[in-house]
Amino acid sequence: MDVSGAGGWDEAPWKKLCAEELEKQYTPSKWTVRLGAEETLKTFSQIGSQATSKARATRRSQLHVPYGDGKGDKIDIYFPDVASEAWPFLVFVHGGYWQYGSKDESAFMVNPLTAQGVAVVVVAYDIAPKGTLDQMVDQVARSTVFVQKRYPCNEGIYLCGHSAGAHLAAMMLLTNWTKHGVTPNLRGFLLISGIYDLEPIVSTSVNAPLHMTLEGARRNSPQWHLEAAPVKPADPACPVLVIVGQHDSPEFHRQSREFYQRHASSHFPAQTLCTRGWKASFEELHDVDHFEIIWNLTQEDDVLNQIILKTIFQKDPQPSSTPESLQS
Ligand SMILES: N[C@@H](CC(=O)c1ccccc1NC=O)C(=O)O
Repeated sequence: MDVSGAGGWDEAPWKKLCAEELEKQYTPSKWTVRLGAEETLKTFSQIGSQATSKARATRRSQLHVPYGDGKGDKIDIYFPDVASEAWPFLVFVHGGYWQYGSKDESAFMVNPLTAQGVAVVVVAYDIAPKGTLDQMVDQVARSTVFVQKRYPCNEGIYLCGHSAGAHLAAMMLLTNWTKHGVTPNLRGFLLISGIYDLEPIVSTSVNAPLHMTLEGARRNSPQWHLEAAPVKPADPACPVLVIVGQHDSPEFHRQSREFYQRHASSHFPAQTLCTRGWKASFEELHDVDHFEIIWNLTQEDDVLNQIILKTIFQKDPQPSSTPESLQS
């Protein structure tokens, strides 16, 4: 019985899909409109590698900086030209269904953002089969804490993740920072084409190297644990932007919309990010698929770059006469 009236567990729409359709819904490359699936995946990895080579060749950086004792506990840090440590930091968590991708091909946004005075951190974590979901969540928390401790004068840490990386970033909404000894100065979340309820994933081929149980999937589903998020975030103005591409699959759209809208549960009163005091917003980006939404970040004039810069620099809305342009 669905007592929440908000579409509870028994009503989960993905449960009505046959195995083949569920697999398709959770295969982003099957929904691209410009290039074929294989070519899209190849292009994604090529653009990511090129952007990373360019960032490493042209920006001041510190690469493979350890944030912990584990071999995979590494971040790359890319700096703006301004000689200061009081930068805002964008911490990027790459996607790849928790089983592929790396920081070494994920510096998409580094050149456009460092040019505007934002330090960019690209996080490595132990993908499956080496790492488990629980370990990856802990690694992202530790990397964020590391940035806070190394740059205590930061002008805010903005957590940005793509796809599986958006899931890992969203888990930081639920993190109890007390055991880490410091609460990061989180000023924004940018969750791009993410997955927030992992239960449907358990029934797809994505789970083969992950070995998630239903219990593990629920434990790591931010959609199911919004009641654990602080009622008031440390910074009440901390925005949570839930963003999805127009050509993401219907299931990816549903995941983003429902994460933004509500905590669908028959056991708890509906909890939304907004009712818990977070400044959440939802945006569908026009005419981009699951991969273009990220590879377009290599372009300075990309709409998502403008959204990111606006989130970082225009906290307080200016009078309406202020020009839209971010250049001052
Ligand atoms: N095997 C998937 C690839 C995929 O999902 C993916 C690839 C690169 C970056 C993010 C991805 N998705 C989620 O993390 C596909 O064919 O769409």
